[in-house]
Amino acid sequence: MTIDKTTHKPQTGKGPSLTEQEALDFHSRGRPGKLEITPTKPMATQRDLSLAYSPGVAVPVKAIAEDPAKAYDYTSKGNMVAVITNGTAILGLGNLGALASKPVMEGKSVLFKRFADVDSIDLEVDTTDVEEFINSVRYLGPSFGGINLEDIKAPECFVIESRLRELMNIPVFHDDQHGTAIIAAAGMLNALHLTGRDLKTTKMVCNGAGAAGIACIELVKAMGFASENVVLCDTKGVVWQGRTEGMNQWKSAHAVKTDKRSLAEAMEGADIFFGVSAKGALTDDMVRSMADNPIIFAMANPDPEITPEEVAAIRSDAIVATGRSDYPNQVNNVLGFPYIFRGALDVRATTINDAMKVAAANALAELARTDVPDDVAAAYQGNRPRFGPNYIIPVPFDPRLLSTIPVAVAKAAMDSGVAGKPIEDLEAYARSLSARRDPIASAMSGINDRIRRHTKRVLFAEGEEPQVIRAAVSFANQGLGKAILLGREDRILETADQAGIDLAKLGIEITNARLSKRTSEYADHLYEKLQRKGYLFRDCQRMINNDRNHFAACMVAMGDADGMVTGITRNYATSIEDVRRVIDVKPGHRMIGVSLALCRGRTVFIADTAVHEQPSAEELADIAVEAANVARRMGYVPRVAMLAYSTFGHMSGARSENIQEAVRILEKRHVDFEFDGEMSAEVALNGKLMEAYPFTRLTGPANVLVMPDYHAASIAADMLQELGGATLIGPLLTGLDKAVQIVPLSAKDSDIVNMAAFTAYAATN
Ligand SMILES: NC(=O)C1=CN([C@@H]2O[C@H](COP(=O)(O)OP(=O)(O)OC[C@H]3O[C@@H](n4cnc5c(N)ncnc54)[C@H](OP(=O)(O)O)[C@@H]3O)[C@@H](O)[C@H]2O)C=CC1
Ligand SMILES: CC(=O)C(=O)O
Ligand SMILES: [Mg+2]
Repeated sequence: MTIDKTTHKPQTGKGPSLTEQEALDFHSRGRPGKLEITPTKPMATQRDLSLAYSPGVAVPVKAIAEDPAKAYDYTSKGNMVAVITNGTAILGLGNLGALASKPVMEGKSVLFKRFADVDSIDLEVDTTDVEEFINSVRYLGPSFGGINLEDIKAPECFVIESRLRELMNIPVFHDDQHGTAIIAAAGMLNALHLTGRDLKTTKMVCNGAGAAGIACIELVKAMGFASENVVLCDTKGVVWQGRTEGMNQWKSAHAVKTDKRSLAEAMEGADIFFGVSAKGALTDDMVRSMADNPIIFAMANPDPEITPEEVAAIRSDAIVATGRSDYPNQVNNVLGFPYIFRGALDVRATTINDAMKVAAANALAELARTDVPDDVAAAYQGNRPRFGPNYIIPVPFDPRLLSTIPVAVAKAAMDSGVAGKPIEDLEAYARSLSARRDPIASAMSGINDRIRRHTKRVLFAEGEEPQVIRAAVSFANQGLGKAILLGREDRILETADQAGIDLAKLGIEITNARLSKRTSEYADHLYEKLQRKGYLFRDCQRMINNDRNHFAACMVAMGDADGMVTGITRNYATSIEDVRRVIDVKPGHRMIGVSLALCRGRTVFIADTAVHEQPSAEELADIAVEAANVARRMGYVPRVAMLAYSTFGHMSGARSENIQEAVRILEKRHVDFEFDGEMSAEVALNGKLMEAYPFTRLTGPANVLVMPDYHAASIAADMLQELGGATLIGPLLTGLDKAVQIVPLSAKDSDIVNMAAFTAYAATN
């Protein structure tokens, strides 16, 4: 974003605008800067102190002295990367010194954490002397799992990186060189694909012969570009064979035999422009002189060599990328370094070699060619990108980056023999990566593991809806079970086709209710259930023929599917009514809704968030039993709190008595889980406050919260999500005789996949 000092309005760009003051406020607000360090172990008691510090700490010290590899077990080393600079090439702003570079370096550290859960600290080294810099870094090896060098100018960066790589036994990676080259190469592969070019005959001009420029052309040549087709330029123009001014050995290695001397001359007929130089370096005339369908990557930061608007004003056949997030096609090393280090750290790679870089570039390129899930579409304000000239590279907020790029890097490290601790099961590794960033993925991992082993057929009742089709594809792709889409075949295939999805290849079945041979049996089944409830046979036939929920529920009831998911085209209450006409409550059970709230490492189950508006004492007791069952099925030992505004009779009111009665009912039933109440939420959740009630049956903070009514349950869940930052799953419907889940109208494809997984899971029990 260009910031105009006078008007405080952005001059160019299509994304959110920002002013200088906003940027300063962002950095100064609250605790200054963007980083803080938080402990991972409790430090509340004398005992904690004795363990964490003297005398306890001496034990891991001795263990590491005996076996250095133990540092990965007892310290943060294995997940810690230092971002180190001397501030000599801060973005495209030049040499503004070590201190001024700190906001960028803090930013890189934050991105490491945000995108790949790599812990990172920035170190600004105040010297431009190469030897001094090397000596400052070389002895830091024991502290870190890797070193990310950043914004160090060429040619010094080449010497610094190669010397440190020799001196240190952990990965040393100059992000501006290799990170940039990897991302640019990935975008370029896709742009070549779209324009039907062969890299062996494609002509490229790279403007900027510094850290980024040299690395970019080295990588594209390693990928197959002919040396004579790659012209390098710098502030003095073309780097030609025989030139002496402003040269160094790294530029010389790429000097070409040519009569061309200026960038303008080099650009005539060029297929690709890579800009890693400075703002405005590419002119309109140069763009005009390029070949048809030119590929223009103007990557200088914060302002590119030319803006996409400027290119669009000259010609319409260009594919344009920049380093910025406010234009399509952001070619920026943020897509690389977090994930490359994640993969390297996880296999304890001793280095990041070419095989790992090429693997990362290919994985990135491939990711952009696959269908985009709702989570990514959300990053585009709902405009779902499709592989094409305006979407050649994934966006930084694409959650799939974390589960794909590190896997490719780790595999390449293992295959090329630099992995100190190889990973045996890469699929399990990919799943664990998803869980790192996504608390839902973590909560789902046990469930998903089970349903992968016991294949169930899950029917997606609203099979013509695009997000349902994507969910079914993701469900099948992840091996979570067999997906069946209910709907008209031509509609479903057309929608799938538009998204580039081949349903047949994934074994996804389509059931068209209108053509089904089972409709009369389903109508009979429904009539049997409804004949004494005022329905004629004709009504039942109509429901089966015209209503997907009734048809789907009959399929499940009659064993043609193991479970169903519905809800995005009809409100929750209507969907429940539809399903309930066909499927009964399981004998001895009660149908309720349970929501899971995942908040700061804690999981609580909240009930009833779907069915009983004002439950009686008996119903509250049933809700407690059903919710405890859900918690137990998900691997938790239930501790149920019957919540109220009062605690054990203090501040008691009419509703509190209802809850006290529910507790007495649970006592009489001799249920096999811990429960107590009535109690306030703060007593239920806070072990210290609970100590004031030594008679309570709960042995620790509650993890199942039974709310006095639907209003309280729904409000509490929503507030946890909006104010507490909790991730919510559900409500999960439980207590029915068959596996059915209903998603909210606003459900994304990933929500539907999770509900489908719960459906399959319930069907395995
Ligand atoms: N999008 C991304 O992910 C990334 C973008 N970049 C951007 O690339 C640019 C260069 O960074 P980096 O390689 O680290 O810096 P360096 O200082 O190492 O190199 C800069 C190079 O650019 C050349 N240059 C500067 N101005 C011009 C100009 N007007 N015309 C032609 N060449 C010019 C310099 O020429 P000379 O050798 O003659 O001095 C030098 O070769 C920056 O704008 C940076 O923000 C960098 C890394 C990642
Ligand atoms: C993105 C980056 O690292 C740079 O512009 O220097
Ligand atoms: Mg940089």
